[in-house]
Amino acid sequence: MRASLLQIDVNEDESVESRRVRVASLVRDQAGADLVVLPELWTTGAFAYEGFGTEAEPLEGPTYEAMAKAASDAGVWLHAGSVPERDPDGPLYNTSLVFSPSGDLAAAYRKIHRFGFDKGEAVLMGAGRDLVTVRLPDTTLGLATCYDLRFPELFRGLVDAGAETLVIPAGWPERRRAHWTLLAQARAVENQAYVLACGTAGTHAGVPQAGHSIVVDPWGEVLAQAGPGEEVLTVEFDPGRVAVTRDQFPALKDRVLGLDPPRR
Ligand SMILES: O=C(O)CCC(=O)C(=O)O
Repeated sequence: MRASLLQIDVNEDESVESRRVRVASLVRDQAGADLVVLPELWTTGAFAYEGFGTEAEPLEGPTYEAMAKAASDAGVWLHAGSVPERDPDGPLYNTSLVFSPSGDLAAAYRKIHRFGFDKGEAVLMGAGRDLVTVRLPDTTLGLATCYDLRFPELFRGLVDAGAETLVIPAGWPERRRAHWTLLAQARAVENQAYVLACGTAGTHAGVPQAGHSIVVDPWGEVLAQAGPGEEVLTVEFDPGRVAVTRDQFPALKDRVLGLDPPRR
């Protein structure tokens, strides 16, 4: 499979609409790839909290429309990163969209772990509850977003649901770049899965972004890593290696569930 991770520069000098047009064109340029991945909240910026309310879209809003068309024009599976979604009957959500090569919505995933503790996304958005996987011809994707990367139990749930390739759009800050790389490798090793983690470049809301999008194989080896700036990170990988790795080193089969709590 060939995957292209589009590490988009998200900064305030570019309007949301211009960035949407520019990103759609970049997606079209990836014709020939099997899978294209965009970052988290690349329209507004993951830390540009003030924009969440004003830029929030219904699920089938302008970003959905532009990305569905770009996916079908390029003939690729497109993980279109996430958008601030306005649920007409509920709160905002940080929602990832995956489109098939014909431009149909294959999946929507509402981020489960909201970042910000007592501010930002954690107070402005609702939390998703549902694990989401997407079957592609050669692999099954498991979806997670940014801060979710810190919660291994979510990924175990995805693996139990059949995930072989974990796709993680993010707007990860430069300040914690070491965690980004370490956690991406840890999730790959412990789940014996590919990890495709696509972040943003640039600075928005005063928060420099880490860039350094990364692709890790099921043995934990880094297949490719981007630099700090806007970049298209393209990688070829063999989805069959997930089954081979799990067969040759069957640690996932040795899981012990439902342990007893400590005795007092
Ligand atoms: O966990 C982190 O360090 C970054 C998380 C984050 O920026 C996010 O989820 O938007």
